[in-house]
Amino acid sequence: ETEEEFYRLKGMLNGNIKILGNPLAQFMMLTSPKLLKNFPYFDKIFHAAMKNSDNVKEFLEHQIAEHMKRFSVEGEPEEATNYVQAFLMEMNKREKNGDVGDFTIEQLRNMCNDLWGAGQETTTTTTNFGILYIMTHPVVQQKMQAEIDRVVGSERKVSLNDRPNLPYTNAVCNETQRLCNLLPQNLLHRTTKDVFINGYKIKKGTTIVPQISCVLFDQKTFPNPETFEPERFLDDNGKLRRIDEFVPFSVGKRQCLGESLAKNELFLFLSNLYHEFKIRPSDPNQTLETINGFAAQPPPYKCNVERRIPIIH
Ligand code: HEM
Repeated sequence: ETEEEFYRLKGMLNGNIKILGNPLAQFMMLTSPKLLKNFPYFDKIFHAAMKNSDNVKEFLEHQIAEHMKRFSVEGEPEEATNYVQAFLMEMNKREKNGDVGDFTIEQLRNMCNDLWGAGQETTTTTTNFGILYIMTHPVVQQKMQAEIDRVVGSERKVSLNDRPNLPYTNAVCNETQRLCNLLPQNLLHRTTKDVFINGYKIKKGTTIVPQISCVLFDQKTFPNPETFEPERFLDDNGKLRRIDEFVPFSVGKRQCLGESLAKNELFLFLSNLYHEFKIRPSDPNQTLETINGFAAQPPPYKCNVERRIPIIH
């Protein structure tokens, strides 16, 4: 609702990302949180994570209650202008018909939690990495700007319709996602039956953590995996190359639900930002070293931003 509230929630989510990135927290999640929470040190991690989650829940419930209060004072708007309003309006409609179904406050709170935790935090952090990588690679920045200037010009913003015509810019977005390796450990999964892999038996009910990093940093598919090279996503004709091992959203039935939204956001934000501005790091020795956690974070950085085309309205 306000900038201050936005950063409060972001702080809470970041807190949990740090806690869950701790190897002991990972170990606890992989084995038995119920048992290990009774042991020294694990109990601290467990309670810190629970406290953070409770704070997030409380924050979201407060925001939802504020919306409901506004509804009761001002009445429902003719058309919803945000997700919470739309959900509450549907809930009220169903309530009048006697069956709310899944449209409950608890469901709304959990949806908001997912949209923030899985949706907002991931995309903004990846974008943040993108800004850093592009500004510290001036040749990439120039190539991307030249492509956008050629295809879009300087009198309008880049739109999603331009996406197929901007292969280099798409390659920059892909390489940003590959190198930042946002969710290095992926989410926990559990085998639903006995499985054999390379002669090893993994029993039914085993918790497993698919390692996205091993695939995104595989030398065979991505030579010099530690370097930022958007060209690896282009073929000899400069067209965008599909690489099956590019799996930042994981694979399978439970792969990320928000993939297309996230890719569109990343493309629109980075292309428009660098179309309008030339950005240089304030520190010529700016590090790219990632801060580890359940989700990776870019190192803090400062930059100089210079307008390169007139303001587009
Ligand atoms: C750069 C941005 C994003 C990345 C890198 C990312 C990555 C992932 C990954 C690796 C998973 C785990 C898949 C698995 O369990 O194997 C996941 C799950 C999920 N993501 Fe994303 N995600 C991003 C953005 C989003 C957005 C924008 C949304 C929604 C608006 C979203 C919603 C979800 C949901 C709901 C799941 C759980 C799916 C399920 O368990 O069935 N994500 N994401």
